[in-house]
Amino acid sequence: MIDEEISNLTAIDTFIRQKQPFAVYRIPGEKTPRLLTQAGGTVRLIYDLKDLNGQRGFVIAPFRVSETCPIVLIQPDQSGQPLPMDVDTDGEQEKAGQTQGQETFLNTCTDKYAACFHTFINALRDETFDKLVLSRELVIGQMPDFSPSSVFRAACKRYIHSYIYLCYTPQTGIWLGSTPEIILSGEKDGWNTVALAGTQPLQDGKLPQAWDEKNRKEQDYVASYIRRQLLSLGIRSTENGPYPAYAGALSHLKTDFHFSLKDNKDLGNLLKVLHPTPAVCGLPKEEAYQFILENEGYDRRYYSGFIGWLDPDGRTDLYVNLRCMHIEDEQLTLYAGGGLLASSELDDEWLETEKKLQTMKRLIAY
Ligand SMILES: C=C(O[C@H]1C=CC=C(C(=O)O)[C@@H]1O)C(=O)O
Repeated sequence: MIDEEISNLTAIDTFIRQKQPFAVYRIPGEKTPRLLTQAGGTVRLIYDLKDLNGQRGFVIAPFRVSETCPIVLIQPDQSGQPLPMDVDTDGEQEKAGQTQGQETFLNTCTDKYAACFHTFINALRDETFDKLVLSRELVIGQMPDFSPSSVFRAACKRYIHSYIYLCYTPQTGIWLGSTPEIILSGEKDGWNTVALAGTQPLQDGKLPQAWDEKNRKEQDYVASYIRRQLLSLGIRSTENGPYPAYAGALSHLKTDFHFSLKDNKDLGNLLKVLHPTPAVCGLPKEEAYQFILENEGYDRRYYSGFIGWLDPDGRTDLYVNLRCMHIEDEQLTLYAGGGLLASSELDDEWLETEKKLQTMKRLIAY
């Protein structure tokens, strides 16, 4: 590491120690991360997604907005400034391929997960729901030499196709993640969202081409939902997909949606219609959302919400907050979930969450 890099990494750890709101993020396809900080004033707290209309800043939105989990907007003095860091990589395929087969997973699920799975699967098999996403948290002790900025750098190097971020505000605490899923990106008259669902490990580091019925159906529910929600706002989109896409050592099926907007000041309304998509919630949407809140057995907080830079007059890059962790003094809380259909099997779904958790776990030295 060159001196400049070390001082950039140290700067990030200093913001955390001094409890200064900041976000550092790396957009897929870009080499250099960007850093933004808010030195003066307090971050803005928002309690309804539509109040993001016309706002500019780094957004950290929860799965469910509450008094203790508001939407937080970091309003920096300047938009994200390049933060030189050696995050060069030999390619995600190669790295992911190297780790495959060497990592071990907990093959037996916890009693708590099994109990939730049965509650969820019964509601799918009696056709109350078409799809439900069941997630869980994993708490691990923090090593004394744990450095959030070093993990951020390692994630940038390893996961070139994902959005990597590390952020802190007094209201959210410290979060770090590597997510493959755009909720809304674009600028001027060119906007994008994606339907991302269905999971398989990479095969010898390459994208799997064969996808079974369950995975295709799971993703198709998300694509149909997005199409419907966009149309409900009079937005006509063009589509590309579904096709297999990279996400660390995993692959998901993805459909891209491209569209233009009449008024970029109403991005909050659009986000309110999209979030939470059936990639993290379920169908029918409102009922599935309530069911998850009542039956999942823990609070997702900012996991499966969304994060990123919002700017109606410039560029916006917002991502669903997946493959992430909440960093506290003594512990790290990792999150992962998976889409269940009536045909889902307990052991397969558990293993899928184990593999998703590995996205963060493999970055942390034990
Ligand atoms: C809910 C998560 O992933 C979503 C995104 C892609 C594939 C998914 C799946 O196959 O279940 C999930 O819908 C997660 O990573 O916690």
